[in-house]
Amino acid sequence: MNILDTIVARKKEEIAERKALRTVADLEKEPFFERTTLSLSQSLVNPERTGIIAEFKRKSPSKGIINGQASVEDVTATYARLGASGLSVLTDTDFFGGSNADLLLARQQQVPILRKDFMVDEYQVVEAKAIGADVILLIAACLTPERVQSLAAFAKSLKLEVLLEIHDESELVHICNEVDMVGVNNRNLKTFEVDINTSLRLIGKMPAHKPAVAESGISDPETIKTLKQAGFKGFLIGENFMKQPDPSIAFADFVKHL
Ligand SMILES: O=C(O)c1ccccc1NCC(=O)[C@H](O)[C@H](O)COP(=O)(O)O
Repeated sequence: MNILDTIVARKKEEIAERKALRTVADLEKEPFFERTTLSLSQSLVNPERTGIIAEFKRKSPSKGIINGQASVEDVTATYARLGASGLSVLTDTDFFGGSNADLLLARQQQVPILRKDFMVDEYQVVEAKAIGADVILLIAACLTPERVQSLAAFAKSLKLEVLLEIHDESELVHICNEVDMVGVNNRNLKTFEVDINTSLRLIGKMPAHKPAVAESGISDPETIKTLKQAGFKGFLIGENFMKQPDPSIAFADFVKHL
């Protein structure tokens, strides 16, 4: 089993546990469920923002513990104040050390928030809306093209945007009208190696009318310049900031060089 299969198998167990504790009707009564969502796809093309989707990530399967002590409230406040186009908050606990509580704390910021999790069930989409997310992630490697389309259509019915993540050419067939943005993950999930050339290789094969997002392994402002020239509008960055004792300082220093 590769890591994605392991994560998704655990995710399915977790969803069953959550459904038993809180029904969809319960989630629909949450105050944020009726909230008007913010658009990440628009924020990415706003020239006053950086294009960075800054991620709050405590640990990962590839790196183990990245930052065990950073405050989600403080770090996301700095990310938003210094020009992040969006925030990405890991809500998976077992593999990434995140939680729904983290996203609720980040929700104090008035920038679009991506619920970063492994979405395979409509229940998680309802939950994303209930905790204040604006965008969900759909990972092509975990879903058939038909499931991408149906989960994305369901998300749109709740006024959530959808970022579809692909890893290679074979996953281009997952792109459908219902997704708002297409991300290319530079991390090979079998070897965990990151290679920015994955983004540069795929951009020419992606639809020009959907903002393209380069994901993973970005650690140098020069790389953002290269990716922008190639056509990318969004840059999902986690570890580069989170591995520093104070991710806020790392973010502030990075954006000075853009
Ligand atoms: O980060 C991992 O180790 C990982 C392993 C298995 C599935 C997904 C994984 N990462 C999720 C992400 O997409 C990244 O958190 C995101 O793109 C930011 O990447 P980075 O800037 O390299 O932290």
